[in-house]
Amino acid sequence: MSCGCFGGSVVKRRQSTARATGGIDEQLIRTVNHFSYDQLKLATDDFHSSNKIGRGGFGTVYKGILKDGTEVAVKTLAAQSKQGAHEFLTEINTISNVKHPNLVELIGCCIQGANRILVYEYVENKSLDKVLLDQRSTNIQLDWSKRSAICMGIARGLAFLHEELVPRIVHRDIKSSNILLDKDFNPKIGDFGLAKLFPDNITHISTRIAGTTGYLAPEYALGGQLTMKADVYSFGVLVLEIISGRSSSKTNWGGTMRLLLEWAWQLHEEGKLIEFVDPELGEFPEEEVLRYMKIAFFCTQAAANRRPLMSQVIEMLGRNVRLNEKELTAPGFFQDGEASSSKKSLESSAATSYQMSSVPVSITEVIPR
Ligand SMILES: Nc1ncnc2c1ncn2[C@@H]1O[C@H](COP(=O)(O)OP(=O)(O)OP(=O)(O)O)[C@@H](O)[C@H]1O
Repeated sequence: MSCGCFGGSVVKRRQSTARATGGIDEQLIRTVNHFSYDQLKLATDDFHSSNKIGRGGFGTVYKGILKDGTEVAVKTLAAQSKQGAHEFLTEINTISNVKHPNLVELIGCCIQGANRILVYEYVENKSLDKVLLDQRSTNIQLDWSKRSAICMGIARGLAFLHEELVPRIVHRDIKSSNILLDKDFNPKIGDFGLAKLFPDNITHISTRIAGTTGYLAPEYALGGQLTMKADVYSFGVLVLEIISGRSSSKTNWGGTMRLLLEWAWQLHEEGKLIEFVDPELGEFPEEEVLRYMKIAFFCTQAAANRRPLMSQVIEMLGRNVRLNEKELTAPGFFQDGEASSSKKSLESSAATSYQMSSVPVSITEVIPR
């Protein structure tokens, strides 16, 4: 049995013409590590319920131990799931043979009879939504140093997908339940079942809308215009969840029907942003936390071409920079089929072809130490 056997470092600037067409690459399937059903049956003790670690839209997930001692997560596709069958191939098509410390590694798959199973590296510390939104029952305290490192790790994973791979990958479903935390709370982006490949010369595509409300960029939710900036928007929402310890899937924040982002923006306009911070956070560096929130606002601006690239977000998070707030424009919201703010800029953003270079360069200025 081969496992974890790809070796080498991060795969960068990979080339594949078949991938570039967005089609499923038969040849690629052959290069993926294949497990037999019996190997996975053995690894999971016959898919024993005591090894069950979760259940998602795709099917049930089990913990398994391979013959060589490697711990794995074994994701079984529920029978009859057409959507799942598509996501199964999309996962293989997008992230097989791609390695990065902030991406959940796909170790291999099993295609045998009716069985469709994906095998991933096992990530110890549950998903971010569970740890963040249910800190008491998980007994895990996420202090600021962990939370800021989680933001940075996710940003690095996204920058890698958007800017270092060929073709580039837009994840399309960045949300806290798709971020897993390893034993050191290093975040790993998982669940590439909705991902789209972007060849170098393509800046946007029109596509069927998929993803999770609350995280959806308005130009994508309303017009199906997909660019990397849709992931940047979702990342901004995720940062707000990480800072506030509150879920973006609820819509009753601030004592009325309001999205998390809407509430955060309102507090910003009232100069009361500090009220947004998670009461469970403990001590925190106020200036830095507020800076992270403003970075989230830059990421969630209504006009997609005003949002930074993920590499710029990494700079903004990591360096002691003062954000040029004059460049900041209102966020775009999508709720129940309608954009609730900034309709004008939204319409113009949906009509724009986004270029990597069209991002304002003056978002930040370095503060001399
Ligand atoms: N590689 C992994 N290592 C450890 N646990 C995992 C791994 N992958 C998934 N899990 C666990 O299984 C659960 C279900 O994961 P899955 O990706 O199938 O669904 P989801 O992302 O929670 O939901 P949905 O499919 O609706 O987006 C996760 O919440 C997590 O607890």
